[in-house]
Amino acid sequence: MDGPRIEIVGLTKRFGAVTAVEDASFAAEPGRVTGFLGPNGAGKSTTLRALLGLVSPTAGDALIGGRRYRDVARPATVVGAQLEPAFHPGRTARDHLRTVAPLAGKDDARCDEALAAVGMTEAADRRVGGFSMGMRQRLGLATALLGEPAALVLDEPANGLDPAGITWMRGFVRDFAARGGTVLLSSHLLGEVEQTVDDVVVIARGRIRHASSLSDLRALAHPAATLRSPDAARLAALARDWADARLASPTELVVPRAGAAEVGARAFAAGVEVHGLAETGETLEQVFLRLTEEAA
Ligand SMILES: Nc1ncnc2c1ncn2[C@@H]1O[C@H](COP(=O)(O)OP(=O)(O)OP(=O)(O)O)[C@@H](O)[C@H]1O
Repeated sequence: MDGPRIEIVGLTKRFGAVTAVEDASFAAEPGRVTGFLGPNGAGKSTTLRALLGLVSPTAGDALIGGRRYRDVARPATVVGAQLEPAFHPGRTARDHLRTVAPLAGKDDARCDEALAAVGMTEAADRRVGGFSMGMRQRLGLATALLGEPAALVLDEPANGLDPAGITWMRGFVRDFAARGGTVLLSSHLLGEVEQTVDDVVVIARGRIRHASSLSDLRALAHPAATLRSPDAARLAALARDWADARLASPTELVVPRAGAAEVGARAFAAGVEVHGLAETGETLEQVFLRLTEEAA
């Protein structure tokens, strides 16, 4: 499989007074899984919708294999998309695919192949109305696969999946990329896709904050010291008074670029009862949070 390169070039999208995406540029490469990460409302869906020709950019471009979606001949054979899955509840899984297949230029046999590819052969004749979120996600993926595309664009594919579903989805997209396909998937939780993605693009408030391989993102983790205390009130007061410190939870204070001695001394001076103090690094999730919170 020869996946196309996906490229977002200086993309801006405004809805009236709201700037959903501002001058965003990044790429998703073939043979790799790219995670598009950011908090709710960051501009992920708008970017993916621009890529799929569902919203028109205010400025810039979103390209698949060097072309805009609307200029791609038979787009379903080039890129498979899963945005919010919407299905007619009275239709069976197979009927749903048979309704969509002609748009991808495919026949009924391909519908059964797509169902098999997502492990839904057994559920083919069940009505979608009775499906769990996980089964809806699988059917959405089967729909994306109908045209045998070499690129997949998936909006929050792990949403609503149980741990077994997440493991399955991870295996699926990893295998797709290993066969040369391009995968761009969004999530608001880095932890959810950490074991799935090769590359990471972080967006917050419409702006790209970071784009690199996952390992380069890991290298951004600052050393830190973490202090545990049962005294949530005093810990919160200490966090308020100490600009660098952050509460990771009500009983856990993380101070980037600080050593145990410094944190211990501050805690002692503030009368905080210490139950644990360790020199750690930021977790990947903390790096991600920091990048999304930093000013543009
Ligand atoms: N059609 C629209 N009209 C007006 N504002 C919109 C429209 N679509 C998105 N927005 C706004 O643009 C911003 C970005 O939204 P978007 O859905 O792209 O974010 P997101 O990162 O996908 O978030 P979520 O994870 O919550 O879906 C938000 O402030 C949103 O309210």
